Amino acid sequence: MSLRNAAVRVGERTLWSGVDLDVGAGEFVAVLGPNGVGKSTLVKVLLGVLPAAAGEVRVLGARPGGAGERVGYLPQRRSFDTSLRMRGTDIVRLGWDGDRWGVPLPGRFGARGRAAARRIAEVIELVGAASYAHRPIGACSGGEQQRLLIAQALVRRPELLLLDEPLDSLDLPNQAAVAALVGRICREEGVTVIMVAHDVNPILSRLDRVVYLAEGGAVAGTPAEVITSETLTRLYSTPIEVLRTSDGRLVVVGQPEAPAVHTDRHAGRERGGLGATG
Ligand SMILES: Nc1ncnc2c1ncn2[C@@H]1O[C@H](COP(=O)(O)OP(=O)(O)OP(=O)(O)O)[C@@H](O)[C@H]1O
Repeated sequence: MSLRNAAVRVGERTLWSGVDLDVGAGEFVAVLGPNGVGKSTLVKVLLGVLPAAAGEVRVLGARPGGAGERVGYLPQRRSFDTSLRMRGTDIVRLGWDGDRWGVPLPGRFGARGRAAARRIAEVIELVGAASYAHRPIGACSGGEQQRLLIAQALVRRPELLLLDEPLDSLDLPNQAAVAALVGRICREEGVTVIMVAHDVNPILSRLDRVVYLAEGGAVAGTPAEVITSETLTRLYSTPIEVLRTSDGRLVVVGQPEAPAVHTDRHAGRERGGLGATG
């Protein structure tokens, strides 16, 4: 995918502008930046849900939204009601034969139905969800639900996977497990991955590059190039310090929050100037 001098506007506000980015086939790229800076909005631009206010955007050689099922998408985390009667396999099937939010299309039987069943079983196996995919989705843990949703996004064999904060709300072991899964999908299945992340640390060792969005612009490069005191200080025009802990984790100190209205999703989530990247 590529952005050339791209800008995005929501309402009267320009979130970012003058952004040039390229992501090559098979890369694993994280999109980082403070809350409200426009990371999810970037994903919406790539999906073609929101038009860029300026510049040119290409996704898999097409205009945003033009590559159809070649793009898989995992939206920001949804919670499932414990009484929901859909099983994990039904959730995955919605990625194959239905609108994610709507009613499945006909075609469950015959050769087409068998091909669907084969692919659904295959992708459930791929994400390691076979032992619980038959359970009601509301009875699965957060990490299990997230694997099933990744399976849903993968079921049509996309070439590009857009993941919006897939590690959010997961405990540390599940963050590590889902990060490993996404890394494997990228390396072994050859799927290009663009992941919006609140914290880069769980995926740091697997990433090819990061894109750091800040008010007004973006910087892309390897994590070692981008997540440095010098680069972030320049990007934010305010002193930022990047510290590395003894186990290799990065901590960004002095990171400003974007002057943004935050969504309910972030109510109760720890925010502030200190913390891990993202
Ligand atoms: N449809 C909309 N109309 C008006 N404002 C919007 C709309 N969609 C998003 N915004 C605002 O645009 C800003 C960027 O939102 P976005 O969700 O892209 O941020 P983000 O970087 O993904 O943040 P977070 O890390 O909190 O998820 C926010 O201030 C949000 O409230």
